[in-house]
Amino acid sequence: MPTARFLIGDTVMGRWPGSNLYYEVKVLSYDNKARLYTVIYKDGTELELKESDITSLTVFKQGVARSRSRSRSRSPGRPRRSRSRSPARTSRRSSSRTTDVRKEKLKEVLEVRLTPVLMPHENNSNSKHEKKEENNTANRASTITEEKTETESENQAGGRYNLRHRKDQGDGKTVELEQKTETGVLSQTKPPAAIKTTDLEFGGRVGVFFLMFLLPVTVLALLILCGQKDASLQSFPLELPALQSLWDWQVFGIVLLWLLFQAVFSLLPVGKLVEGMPLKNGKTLKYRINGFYALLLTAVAVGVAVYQEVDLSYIHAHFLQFYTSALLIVTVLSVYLFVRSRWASEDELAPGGNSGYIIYDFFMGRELNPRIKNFDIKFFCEMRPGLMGWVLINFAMLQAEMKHQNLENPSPAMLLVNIFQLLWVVDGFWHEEKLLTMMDIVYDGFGFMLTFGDLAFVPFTFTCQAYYLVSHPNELSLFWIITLITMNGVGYYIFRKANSQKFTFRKNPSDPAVSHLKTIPTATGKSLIVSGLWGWVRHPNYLGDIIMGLAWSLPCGFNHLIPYFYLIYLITLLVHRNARDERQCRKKYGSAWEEYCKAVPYRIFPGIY
Ligand SMILES: NC(=O)C1=CN([C@@H]2O[C@H](COP(=O)(O)OP(=O)(O)OC[C@H]3O[C@@H](n4cnc5c(N)ncnc54)[C@H](OP(=O)(O)O)[C@@H]3O)[C@@H](O)[C@H]2O)C=CC1
Ligand SMILES: CC(C)=CCC[C@@H](C)[C@H]1CC=C2C3=C(CC[C@@]21C)[C@@]1(C)CC[C@H](O)C(C)(C)[C@@H]1CC3
Repeated sequence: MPTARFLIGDTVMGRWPGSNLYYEVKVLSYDNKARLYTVIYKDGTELELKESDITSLTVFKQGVARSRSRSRSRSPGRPRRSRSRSPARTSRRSSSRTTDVRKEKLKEVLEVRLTPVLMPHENNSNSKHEKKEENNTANRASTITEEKTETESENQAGGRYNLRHRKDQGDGKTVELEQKTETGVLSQTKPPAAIKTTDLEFGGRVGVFFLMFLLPVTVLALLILCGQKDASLQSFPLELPALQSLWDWQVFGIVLLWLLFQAVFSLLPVGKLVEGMPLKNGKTLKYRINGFYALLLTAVAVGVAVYQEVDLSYIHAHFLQFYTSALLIVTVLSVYLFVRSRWASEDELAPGGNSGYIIYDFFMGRELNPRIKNFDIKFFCEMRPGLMGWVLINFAMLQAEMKHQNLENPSPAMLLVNIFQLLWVVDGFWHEEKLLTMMDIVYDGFGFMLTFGDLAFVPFTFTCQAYYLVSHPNELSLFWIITLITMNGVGYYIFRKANSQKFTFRKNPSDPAVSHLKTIPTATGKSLIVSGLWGWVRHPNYLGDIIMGLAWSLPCGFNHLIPYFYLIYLITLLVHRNARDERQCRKKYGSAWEEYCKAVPYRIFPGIY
């Protein structure tokens, strides 16, 4: 059994990842299994370090003194040129185009935050490490060739530094580390720290209990209203459907078949195999990225069906029954996920879904990456059946519109909604790999909330504009058509450019596509983009998404609020997501984040703080 050399609360010297610089740090905890110390730097940055990267203050001082006297006797009067790289210097290099004033200001900030000491006996040039330091997010979802279920990540025992933040598991929620002993001495025999969710979201147990009923009922109400002649909110409920009309076994069978086909497509050995982000236990999972091929296959299958005169407007006619079928599958799947999570090990649990309260954990999701052999249930549900279903349903609504309104061609409004949303979905599949670095995959558990979101909310509410247009035609003038196309184009440009810029920058800050951007260095070694779109507002990608959301709703006109449901949902979700992300970044980057907020005061909308 390994023994911890340092105690909780000890002040020691910790090496800064990727360099030979040592800083005074305090030991917060020790993970006996991974053999990693969680330490806190003076600026509040928490990192996990291996024992070999920590040294006691006394030993360190002796080492520095010895080395100084050696170097003095070796080359009297000729000071050795230090090639050291402090985190500030590392970042300064990547931010070479930051204005001088900013550089000086930041230098001051960083020098106050951390005072590095160079460990004298080692070689300083390690540009490989320097790069990894900056790339600790995006590049971990890397392409691989070998086919195994899991791999030991190189940073497990012997190799790399771990820049994960233990307390802030990345989602802004506080998790309790249950490893403290009464004396403060690190336990040598205890199992690795178990995490427990203490900061409950969505109003805690009571809140999620109500949400669990409110969400499905709201979607049902939306669908009923959307299908009604008078879709105004005041007229609800005009035509409440009979209970037995909400269920149809044939529809249920079609939904099951749809899921089965998509699951088979996702398992086809085409497309690259990539590694996800490192898990808590240091391992990584592999994912097959073949969503784009699956979309093409689905399009071919739908094309053949239409050619065979399959009437897709059946989906419109049975829309409520499709929804209730999806709801049943969501419920069964969530129960299955919750039950199977009982057998998941501690390090397979999501930091946000492990409160110990059944209802809460059922809603948030206990297990992070539930898998049946190579089949990753969360990754599959996040994109495949829902997003593809959305496109299929939109197309079915287009056919239903022509049928119901006796049109030879679909209306311009219906065409715009179909094309705009198809573009977004195609874009999503084209960049499927990037999903692996998003918080939904990396931090959130897979429970009722995401299952419902992916399998019911996405396909049945994101389609509400097309569903609405079937029975609420809206004429569009040429001016409006051009305006809407421009609006969607601008939104898409901002959304795509901002997301790609950030992804490329995280992968390789010196990539020519992003190397011209001004940046703010942070104490973690990563930098924050502070010019271009990311210098305009702090979440330009959200802004682009919202502009697109508006362009998707406006084709439905101004008669009712219902087609604006997606826009309202999106703004609510992104404002909440923004608050969550900012909390997380503030913890992660400390004063550098404050600096960024000062430089870029607007969150999502220019002019709105
Ligand atoms: N339509 C829908 O239903 C939804 C759509 N979306 C879309 O998905 C996309 C991704 O969104 P989401 O996953 O929430 O988060 P983001 O892609 O916005 O990522 C936020 C992270 O980016 C990094 N970051 C923040 N500011 C900077 C900066 N200035 N420079 C460099 N890095 C920075 C930080 O992580 P770090 O520093 O650790 O890299 C931060 O945690 C968005 O376009 C959003 O609109 C999202 C949710 C729902
Ligand atoms: C009300 C409720 C239960 C909401 C759940 C929200 C989820 C449906 C969405 C949260 C974030 C999402 C994202 C996508 C789909 C919807 C959910 C899961 C996404 C994968 C779609 C494809 C995009 O290109 C995307 C990768 C940007 C996007 C990421 C977020």
